[in-house]
Amino acid sequence: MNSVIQKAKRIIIKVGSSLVTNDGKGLDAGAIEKWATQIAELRAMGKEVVLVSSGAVAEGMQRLGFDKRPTSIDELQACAAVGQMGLAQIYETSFRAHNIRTAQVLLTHADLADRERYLNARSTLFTLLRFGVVAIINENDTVVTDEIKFGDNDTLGALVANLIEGDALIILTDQKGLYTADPRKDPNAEFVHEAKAGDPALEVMAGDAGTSIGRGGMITKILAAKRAATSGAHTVIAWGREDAVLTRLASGEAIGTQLNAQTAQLTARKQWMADHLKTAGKVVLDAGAVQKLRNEGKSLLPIGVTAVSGEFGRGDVITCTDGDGHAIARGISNYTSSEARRIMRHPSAEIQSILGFVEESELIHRDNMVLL
Ligand SMILES: Nc1ncnc2c1ncn2[C@@H]1O[C@H](COP(=O)(O)OP(=O)(O)O)[C@@H](O)[C@H]1O
Ligand SMILES: N[C@@H](CCC(=O)OP(=O)(O)O)C(=O)O
Repeated sequence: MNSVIQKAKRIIIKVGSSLVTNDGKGLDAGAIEKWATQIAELRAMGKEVVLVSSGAVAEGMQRLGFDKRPTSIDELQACAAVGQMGLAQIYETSFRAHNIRTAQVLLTHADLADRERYLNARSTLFTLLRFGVVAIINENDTVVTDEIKFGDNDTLGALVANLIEGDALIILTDQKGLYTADPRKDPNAEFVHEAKAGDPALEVMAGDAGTSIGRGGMITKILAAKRAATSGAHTVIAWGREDAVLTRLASGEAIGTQLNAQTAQLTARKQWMADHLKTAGKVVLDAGAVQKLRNEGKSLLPIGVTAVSGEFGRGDVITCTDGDGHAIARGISNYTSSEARRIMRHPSAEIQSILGFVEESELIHRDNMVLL
């Protein structure tokens, strides 16, 4: 097997907290310099690179003298604010040695959920690539609360891969890749060299973070690969301290776990809808409507809706679930939540008499919907 990284032109590289901060002991300048040197080589090979780096909280904890992760949000946010300075500084210095400029890009979930801000982030990242700048991306931890967090940078890495149509996502971590069980807990765990991104069997193997430094663990990496695959990006999970890991991957050597994207690619607008981690509202569908959406390629009509929750406006992205609460689809609503509550369970021909006007006969048109 040749690594997919060999052919990939635009690559998103994600490095985890434990790697970046040497297991919480402080920024690992040596490791960061090595990645910067390798990224410079990748660029000389004609590849474009965007870096998603964790480590702000872990580094801030170190700088402020915390020996265990604070539990209060404001202290965590203060740590992130302090630590992010260290990250920006060390990447700037390490890349400058290779005559490469860096840019700090801090994103929140709200930035990517809003269509205009999403398109702004996208064009800024494209412009940075055009200028030959390596963007160093992290979540803007200082301003986000738990409810609106990406939560972990594996997810953020996948969303960035989708946002800028990356060919591959490389997740560097403290393990050689995915094992059939957490190798910290199960000595018999076997290494997985290659699999299909999105294969549900992988989710069973992957556990949470083995340390208190990392956030997501392996499960968020597996789900990130599934998410990145929707825009056609392949994922490689590899050990960040493996000698010349990035350049060897780029030369085609198979290192780590390769998760191949095989799902059909979504269009750009559908990609944006699919990448909403949270939505303002939700509608519950009856079995007939689930069937129409899933198997018949139909739009969602008000008659198939049995409940509406949350507050949303016309044009907002909402989630459609089945009666058991499983998400089926996401799409742009033609009606507000209060209008939807009034027209649900009714045939579209009655919308005029109920509301006094008709926007559309569908609650969500098929063209504005993505199945999950
Ligand atoms: N099936 C698995 N294979 C490999 N590692 C696993 C698995 N399940 C859980 N893990 C744990 O996930 C950890 C990596 O996740 P995390 O600590 O969040 O890293 P990072 O900071 O790089 O994001 C590993 O150290 C390991 O203990
Ligand atoms: N934005 C956080 C990232 C937290 C996170 O996802 O960590 P990790 O699981 O190590 O990638 C920080 O910089 O500390």
